[in-house]
Amino acid sequence: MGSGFIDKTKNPQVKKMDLLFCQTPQQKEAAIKALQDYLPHCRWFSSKSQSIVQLEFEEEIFLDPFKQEFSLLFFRVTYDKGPEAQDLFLLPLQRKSLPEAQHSDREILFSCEDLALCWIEATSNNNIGQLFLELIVHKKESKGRRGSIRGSCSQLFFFNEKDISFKEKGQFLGTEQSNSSYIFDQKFFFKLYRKLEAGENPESEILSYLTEKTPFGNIPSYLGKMELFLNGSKYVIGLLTKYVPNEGNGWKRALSCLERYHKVAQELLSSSALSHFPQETFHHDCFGLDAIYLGERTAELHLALSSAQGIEGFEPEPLQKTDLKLLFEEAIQQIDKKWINASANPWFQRILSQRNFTFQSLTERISQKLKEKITDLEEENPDKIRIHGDFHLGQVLWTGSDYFIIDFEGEPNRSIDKRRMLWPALKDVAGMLRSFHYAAYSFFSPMDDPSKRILAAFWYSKIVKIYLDAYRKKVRSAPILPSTEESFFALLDFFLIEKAVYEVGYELGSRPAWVPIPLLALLDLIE
Ligand SMILES: Nc1ncnc2c1ncn2[C@@H]1O[C@H](COP(=O)(O)OP(=O)(O)O)[C@@H](O)[C@H]1O
Ligand SMILES: O=P(O)(O)O[C@H]1O[C@H](CO)[C@@H](O[C@H]2O[C@H](CO)[C@@H](O)[C@H](O)[C@H]2O)[C@H](O)[C@H]1O
Repeated sequence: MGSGFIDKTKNPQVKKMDLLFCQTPQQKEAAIKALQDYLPHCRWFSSKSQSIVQLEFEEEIFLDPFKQEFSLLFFRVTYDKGPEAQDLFLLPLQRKSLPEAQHSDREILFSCEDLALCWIEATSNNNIGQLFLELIVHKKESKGRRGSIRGSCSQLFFFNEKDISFKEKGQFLGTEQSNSSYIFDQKFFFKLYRKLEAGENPESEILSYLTEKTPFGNIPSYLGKMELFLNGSKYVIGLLTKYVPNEGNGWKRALSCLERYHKVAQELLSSSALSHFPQETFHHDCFGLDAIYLGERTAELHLALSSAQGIEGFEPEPLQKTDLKLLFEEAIQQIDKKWINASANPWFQRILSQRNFTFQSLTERISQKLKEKITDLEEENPDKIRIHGDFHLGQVLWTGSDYFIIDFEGEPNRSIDKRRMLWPALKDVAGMLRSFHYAAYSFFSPMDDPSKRILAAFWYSKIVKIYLDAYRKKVRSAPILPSTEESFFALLDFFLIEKAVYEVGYELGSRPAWVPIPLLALLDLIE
């Protein structure tokens, strides 16, 4: 490979040895093909169901410009649904010498035999985490050929962490996530986003607002971010927060509580005494107390978000009927787009025929019910606010004595603009109620067993009541909730139906065997 591959003109001190520009057209084509074959095996590549028509390398930027071992590759994927259907992804790379890499167990993604170099995915390399941390804390910039990455850090970081040392490597958290995360010495948490969208990132925006402008403390405090500047657009590519020491998420805890509940409830059911379930046991062992904490934290989050006066994009506004109509239309579009493979799902078909529905009659009924709920809301205009947007038991961490709320990115399938919109707080509340239902119905799998259905329904209804009571007690008469019982439940039901429609689509695409859970709930909500 000749010297033409090394660009000495831009920065004479640094010879760029990056993947992107030290390639012949044939090598570049081979590298693109290798990446295209690699993507379907990656959890973070969320577009597996779409056909790729083009993959282009956009930019590669070193995290360590002098050593040039670690870089971030930005590549654009175009799908067969037209030129608009594109996504920008980020892939962290480590450059190695070929002989060294051939003796390791890591998959070689690209190689350049002339230079005896190769590139592997660097996500799980613990050293890369340290480079992310340094970039943010020292507010460093690193330039590529077209774009640059830049770190920025909040005042809070310098105030609280004056004696930070960079001895700690970032410990990679595992691959089964939408993004890639690193923990530093149980102190800091860094998330590297893999699918990038231009503009403000809802997560960094909400966490910095809550940390810097409100007293709400049950979130990971915002410490800093890493941004990409490319082709005139800005992308948040990484977020640094405080680490929240925890014993696992709410989902894990709900399932272990359900196990304890099952033992007691089973016996009571056989003696027809389920309604006499001991209050204390339910409270302490069966998630009752957790539901109180969760209701209170949700309310505090919403009150903090609703206190944003004069902050662009956060200031509460009265809900308009047109907002709900937009969501109604989106739900119907979800059915058109995301339920397309429903006829191939055996559970979907079976449940529909058991309940005397066809695809057509089900869609009509959903549409009719959603419209009814909008009408039932009458002239109520509770305030809409910024919300969590994808609120469920997997998004709350149990610290041993309380819950912290994490992952403010919003629903992964929605565009950033939609995720940054204002919505009624009850949209989050409905998300959490759906999650309680998921926990109960996935624990009992009650499809063909009426007694399991009774056990699941009893736990769910009790938890819902406890959660809602705790939530409403904290929110009191704040304008984020409708003022009458009828309109409160009309709006809540609207969001429960809308969420269940989303979930059926999500499960059809991601976990086909889970389809019965949201589908059964949806049928109960509309019948
Ligand atoms: N600040 C934090 N402190 C400790 N652990 C965290 C923190 N944020 C997230 N986690 C852990 O990392 C996991 C993934 O985080 P999440 O924000 O859900 O990432 P993703 O966007 O990849 O879904 C969570 O389930 C939780 O276990
Ligand atoms: O956590 P993500 O942001 O990736 O959210 C997506 O995946 C969730 C599943 O991991 C999915 O949540 C659904 O399943 C949960 C149980 O696994 C349940 O608690 C949620 O209530 C239910 O919606 C979420 O919908 C999806 O956006």
